[in-house]
Amino acid sequence: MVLELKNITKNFGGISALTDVSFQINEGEIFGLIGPNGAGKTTLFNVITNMFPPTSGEIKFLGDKISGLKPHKITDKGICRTFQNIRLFSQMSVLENVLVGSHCRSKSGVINSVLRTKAQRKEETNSLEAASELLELVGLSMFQDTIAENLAYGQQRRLEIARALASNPKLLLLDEPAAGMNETETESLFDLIKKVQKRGVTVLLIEHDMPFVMKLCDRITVLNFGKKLAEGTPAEIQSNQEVIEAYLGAEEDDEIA
Ligand SMILES: Nc1ncnc2c1ncn2[C@@H]1O[C@H](COP(=O)(O)OP(=O)(O)OP(=O)(O)O)[C@@H](O)[C@H]1O
Repeated sequence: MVLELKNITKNFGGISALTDVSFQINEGEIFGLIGPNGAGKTTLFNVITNMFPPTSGEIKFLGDKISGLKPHKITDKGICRTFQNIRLFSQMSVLENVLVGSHCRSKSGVINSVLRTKAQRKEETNSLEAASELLELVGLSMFQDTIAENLAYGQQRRLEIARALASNPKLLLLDEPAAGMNETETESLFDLIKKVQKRGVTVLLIEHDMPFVMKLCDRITVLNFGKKLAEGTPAEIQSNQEVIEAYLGAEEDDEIA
């Protein structure tokens, strides 16, 4: 098991954003987190990465308790995320953006960097090779010297995934990766996430594009008003009466079937 959430509750003052949420994600799964607006999905990502701590409950990653660790320690352990709104270094090149992502794996310290020791140069070469390989994976090799903000929207989203993968995560959290994408971009994102899974990376994603989620995910958890409403395979979720009812009052985008 890669990730285990036990009875996670998160309150913001009087607002209960998450109440007693538990689920487990197995190695190699693509796991979907869905639910109407305000259901607590992004809060759950923030709690997993400890942007803020849960009010109560426990999170285990690869068997070790991670709740309470600093966010960068959680990245070091092998969890990396993307955000709902694109957060690239817009004035840096595509390649540089990916290299920044690999920085947390860098072992040579300041002294090595200043003296440009052999170990440091070797590490630089390795990072460059890994970054080139990731740009190939996300289909952006030909844009490696392009300034990030000049990429098309769908390409920027793929670059974010490459940057997240540069930290060599075992678990990748994607917050609405298909948001704002056209049909072609969404198809290419689908293929990319499948390729990420084939590399052995477990994926947890929040997404409102229901056909996309249903086709892509192995299992899904549904949140509603901060509580877990259902969990199962896409087919089980689509035929779950409570889930259908929760979505009846939701926006068109969110329709389940
Ligand atoms: N930092 C915060 N301070 C106070 N309340 C917050 C904070 N973050 C989230 N909330 C509240 O927690 C609840 C859950 O919000 P959250 O953003 O996690 O939902 P969501 O399922 O990701 O929604 P969406 O699909 O619209 O992104 C909402 O009522 C929200 O207003």
